[in-house]
Amino acid sequence: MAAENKNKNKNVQVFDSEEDLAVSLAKYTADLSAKFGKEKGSFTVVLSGGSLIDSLRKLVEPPYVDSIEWAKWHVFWVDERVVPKDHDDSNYKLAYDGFLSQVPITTGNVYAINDALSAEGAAEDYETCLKHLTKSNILATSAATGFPKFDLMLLGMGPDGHIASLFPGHPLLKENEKWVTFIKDSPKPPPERITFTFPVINSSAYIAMVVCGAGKSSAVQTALGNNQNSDLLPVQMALAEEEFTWFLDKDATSKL
Ligand SMILES: O=C1O[C@H](COP(=O)(O)O)[C@@H](O)[C@H](O)[C@H]1O
Repeated sequence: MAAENKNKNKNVQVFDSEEDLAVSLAKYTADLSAKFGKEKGSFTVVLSGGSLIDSLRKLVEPPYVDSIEWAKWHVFWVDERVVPKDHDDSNYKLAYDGFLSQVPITTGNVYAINDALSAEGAAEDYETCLKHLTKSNILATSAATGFPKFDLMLLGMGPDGHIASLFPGHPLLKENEKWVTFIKDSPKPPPERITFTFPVINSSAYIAMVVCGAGKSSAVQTALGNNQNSDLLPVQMALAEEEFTWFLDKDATSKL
C-alpha cells in the first residue's frame, strides 16, 4: 500500500532528443511559475548543478524570457560545492553563467550559500536562511511533514543514481532531522559539499528529474525497470507531494 502511494504521482516523459526535452522542460517550468505566481504571488525554485543547467536554456529565449514573471522567482540550490562562488566547481557559478545572468530575477531572491564558511558552517547558515524564509511565508511549510515545501525542484541525477549530494550507500541518506547537511567525503569531486536532506526534497510540491545520455541508462534501468533490489539508489528515494516527473531523453532509456 505504502509503495503504491509513493509512486502514484510519478510520471515518465521520454523525448527523442535532449533538444526536445529542453523545449518541454521550459514549458513545464513556465506553466508552474504562472500557477504558483497566481496562487501565492511567488515561485520557489530549487536548482541542482550539473547538466540540468544546460537543459534550462530555452527559458532564457523567447517566448519564456519575456513572459515569465521573474520578479516572483526565489531561487535556491539543492546542493552546492564548498568552493568560492567564482570557482569552476561552483553550482552557483554554473547557474549564474548559463541561466540566472540572462533573466531579470531580483538579486536578493537568489539564495547562494555563504562561501566564506566551512562546510558545517555553510550548511547551518543555509538552513537558518530557509527557516527565516518559512517564518516570513516566502517559503511554504509542508502540512504533512513540517519541512519546507518548495514549489519546484529541478534536479539532475549522476550516473551512479545520486541526486543533490546524496550518494548511494552514504549515511547522509538516512538524515531525517536536518534540513541542510554537509558532506566532506563526496565520492565525486570536490569532496566538500552541502546538500538538502531527503525530508526536504520529499516535501517539494513538484519535482522534475532531468536525465539525459546513455551514461545514465543503468541507473534509469534500476529506478524504472523491474528491479527488486532492496538497496534503493538515492534517485529512487525521491518523492514529491504533488507530482514527480521524469524528463528523460531516449539515450537515458536505452536499457529499459
Ligand atoms: O555533483 C553533482 O552531480 C549531479 C549530477 O550532475 P550531472 O552533470 O551528471 O547532471 C548534480 O545534479 C548535482 O547538483 C551536482 O552537485
